[in-house]
This record gives sequence, C-alpha cells and structure tokens, in this order.
Amino acid sequence: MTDRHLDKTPTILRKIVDRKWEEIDDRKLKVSVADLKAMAGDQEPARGFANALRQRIEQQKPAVIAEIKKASPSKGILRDPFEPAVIAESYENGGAACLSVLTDRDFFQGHEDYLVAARNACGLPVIRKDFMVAPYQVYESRAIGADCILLIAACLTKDQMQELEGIAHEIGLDVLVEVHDGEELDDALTLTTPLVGINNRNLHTFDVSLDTTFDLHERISRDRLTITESGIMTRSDVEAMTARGIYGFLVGESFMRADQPGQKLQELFFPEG
Ligand SMILES: O=P(O)(O)OC[C@@H](O)[C@@H](O)c1c[nH]c2ccccc12
Repeated sequence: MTDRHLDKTPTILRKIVDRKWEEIDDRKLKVSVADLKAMAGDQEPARGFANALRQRIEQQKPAVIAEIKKASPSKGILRDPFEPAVIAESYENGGAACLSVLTDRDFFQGHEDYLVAARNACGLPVIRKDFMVAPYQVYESRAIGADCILLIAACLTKDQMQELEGIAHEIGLDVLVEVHDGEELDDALTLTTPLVGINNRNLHTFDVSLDTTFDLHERISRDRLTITESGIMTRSDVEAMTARGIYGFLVGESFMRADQPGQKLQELFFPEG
C-alpha cells in the first residue's frame, strides 16, 4: 500500500493497518457494498455529530466526546465487566456531547454490536472509532448506524483521506480527521470537515504529551473545531485546554476506569454542576 507515513515505521500502527486490509477482504466475501447500502437505507438519518460539538464550543462550554472502549494495545483491559448500553446512558446523563465507540476487534477488543447497543441506549451522536483505510468501511459505518467516522492521518495519504471524506459526506456521515504532527495537519487541512482532532498520543510509540495540542492548535483557524484527544486525566488538564480556548475533548481511559463513567465526566468537566 501507499500509506506514506507507514512505509518507514514498522510499528503497532503498521500491524493494525495490515490486519485491517485482511479483515476487509474477509468481510467483503460475506457482505457486499450493495448489501451495506441497503442496510444503510434502513437506518434512521444520522444524528448531527459536528453540530452537537459546535453548539457547545461556540458557547465556550466543554464539548466532550466520551469514549466506550474495553481495552487498548497500550493499556490492556480497561473495564470489566463492560456494558456499552449502561455506559452510554451514564455518559448522556453526565453531560457528554457525543459518544465514541471502538469497533476494532483484534487490538481494542471492540465490536460493531457495541456501537449499535450504545447508540440505541441514548440520543447522542456516535463516532465509529476504527482504522478506516477503504471505502468499504465507510459504507459499513453508516450501515451499522454510525453518525461520524474517524480518519487517522498517520495511516492515510492525503488522496486517501480526500476520497474517504467524499464518500462519508455523500452518505451523510460527519468526519473527524486526526493528526499528531505538522505534516499530518497540512494534509488534514485540505479536507472540508470542520472537525480536527489532535491526538496527544503518538500511535507509533504510545508516548503522550499535551504539548502536541498546545503546539498544533495555534495553526488551526477559528472556522474549524479543535478536539484534543487522549491523555486527559485531571481537572488541571481540562483547565489547561480551556485556558487556551480549546473546548473539544475526546476522553476514554479516565472514564473507563471509573465506577460510574458519567459521574467521572461530570467531575472532570462540570464540577460546579
Ligand atoms: O483513553 P484516552 O487516553 O482518554 O484516549 C481516548 C482516545 O483519544 C483514544 O482512544 C484514541 C485516539 N485516537 C485513536 C485512534 C485509534 C484508537 C484509539 C484512539
């Protein structure tokens, strides 16, 4: 493949993407794109993911994408037992703007069924958190009811991102493009989506630094919405972001480790109630 960023780096991300192509080949044998389009036709219209974030960010209120993930390659199991529908409801009550659900099976112990269960349990828009490399997955995302997809610049070329974004928008999905450095941001800013995620975690090494957001946010114009992703653990992390005018957040681990994920969300983001 021509995933430019991956050619020189035989890392976990490379492994995940290689496996993704095999998975897609398997899936295509069972369910065709035509089948997926028919399934998408039976879904209710997408819930506005970008809109839900924009409303809050414009009022300078935290817009939290609350993540549902059982495990990660860097941290192992985060939550057991793991009940996506219960977690989704808890997040909605805790004041989340949107949900993120991991669907990758092999590395994050996710599943499409978790997305379906979480979305049915609440009224929030949901992003499918997976490693998108092919149009097939974009159609599949709408077929399972997702409202938004993630495009990770670290594993896609600019042309691939533009193609996948085009398909997503055509079928009514919002797009969150994720970057980790300046070169990836250059590519991301050629897209039309307003949603730009800055991942504080380097997906090749798993190192986390909030400076990633502080540095790259400066380069993103006001008509886009910056979402800071990964490693947000404390009230002072949140305040460091809002002090710089960053109100979009994507948080997983610190909620997943809490007894009541929604209550933890409230404590971190809305301590005054
Ligand atoms: O659990 P954390 O550190 O709060 O991070 C959440 C989210 O940012 C992280 O899960 C994530 C960001 N980008 C990704 C891409 C693939 C898988 C996972 C991710």
